[in-house]
Order: sequence, then C-alpha cells, then structure tokens
Amino acid sequence: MLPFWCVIPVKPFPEGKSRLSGMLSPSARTALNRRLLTRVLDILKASDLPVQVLVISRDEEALALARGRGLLGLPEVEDGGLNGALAQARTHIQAQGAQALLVLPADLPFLTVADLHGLYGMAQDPDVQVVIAPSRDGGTNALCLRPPDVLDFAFGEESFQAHLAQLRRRGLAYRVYRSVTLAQDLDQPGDLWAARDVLRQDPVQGCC
Ligand SMILES: Nc1nc2c(ncn2[C@@H]2O[C@H](COP(=O)(O)OP(=O)(O)OP(=O)(O)O)[C@@H](O)[C@H]2O)c(=O)[nH]1
Ligand SMILES: C=C(OP(=O)(O)O)C(=O)O
Repeated sequence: MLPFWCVIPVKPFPEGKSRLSGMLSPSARTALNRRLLTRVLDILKASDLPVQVLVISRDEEALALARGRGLLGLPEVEDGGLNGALAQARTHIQAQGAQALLVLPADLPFLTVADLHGLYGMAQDPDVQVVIAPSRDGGTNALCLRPPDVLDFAFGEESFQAHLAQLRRRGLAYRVYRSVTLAQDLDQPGDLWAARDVLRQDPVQGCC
C-alpha cells in the first residue's frame, strides 16, 4: 500500500448538485455527476501520481465506477454529510497505514494534471503539514494533510477560512495552492455554463 492516499467523496449521483435542480432534470444531474467523477478519475490516472485512490460514497454506481478502474470504493456507513464521509474514509486509510491524505472533491470540471502535480509537489516538503486550495466562492477545493488527522474537516460554508483558522490555531505549517483551474468547482448555474465545453471534451486531451 502506498502511504499517500487521495480520497474522493461523492454524493449519490441523483442527489448531487442539487443547487442545479432548477435547470437540470434529475437524469441530467445524475449524468453530470457521473461525468464529473469520471473526469476527476481520468485526470488522476493521467497524472500518474503514486497515490492510492479511494472513492467514498453511498452510491453503488460511483463505487463500481472506481472499482472498475482498479481503485478502492468505500461504502459510506451513514449520511453524515461530507465531513462525516471524510472522517470515515480517514479512519479507513489510517488503518491501512496512510501517512498523507489528499481530499479531492469530485466536482472540479477544470482540474488539470498540473494541479495534481502542484498539490503533490507542495506536500513533498517535509516541513509542510497542510496544503490547501481555495475555491473561487470561499470553499476548499483540495486539502492535503500530513498526517491525515492533523486537521479536522470543516467543509461547508466559507470552509477555506474555517480550515485556515483551525490550522493557524494549531500552529501548523501550511502552503496555499492557488490555481484558476482548481479554484473553479461546479455549484451554480453559471459554473455549468462555463464548464460546458470541458465536460464534453476528452478529460485528458482537452484540459492540458
Ligand atoms: N461521500 C459523500 N460525498 C459528499 C457528500 N456531500 C457532498 N459530497 C461530495 O463533496 C463534493 C463537494 O460537495 P458539494 O460542492 O456540496 O457538491 P454537492 O453536494 O453535490 O452540491 P449540492 O447538492 O448543490 O450542495 C462533491 O464531490 C460531492 O459529491 C456526502 O454526504 N457524502
Ligand atoms: C463543501 C464545499 O463545497 P461547496 O462550497 O462547493 O459546496 C466546500 O468547499 O467546503
């Protein structure tokens, strides 16, 4: 087992992106969530990073998608929200000897191989305990922890500032990874319009 893990939390495809329910049918949202996860897994594969990839979800299809690629799929034991799912995944990977954890949400339509190399590269500094990537809307679009339990998960409203406040309180050594492509997640109707071309493209050829 590699000591560096990447955990991808995925809400059930039919439930995800509920903020887009005003413009997408349930089947379109399901297809969008499947496409978003597929693209992130494709970019991870193309990055060739030496990380163990685990998808945690209540959706059997999402787990099967991961397992079909030789990745790990961890059934979420309860609907504890995003932070609960990440805590469960962290317990699981620590039992496997994980020494570093990269949390990568599935809804990153512009994620690039360069972003993954940038995050991973920052995390290789032995003095760095946290690498955090802000989203455009004050959230957290990637969080790397060394060791995995060095910080409590605080995803949600204004999570970037919440994570920053916590790591500063704890006096942790951290780096901020800023990237236009990683800062863009997909939450609001405007995000969907911006991502329309990327989501149609080949995820590896079309992004780098
Ligand atoms: N496993 C798991 N993943 C979650 C959960 N809630 C959110 N996620 C995932 O975490 C990432 C970021 O979450 P959001 O941006 O809130 O995505 P979302 O929940 O689909 O969007 P909304 O339904 O509009 O809030 C996405 O990849 C979600 O699929 C959860 O309860 N469990
Ligand atoms: C939960 C998060 O994602 P979003 O802001 O996209 O809901 C977050 O960034 O903490």
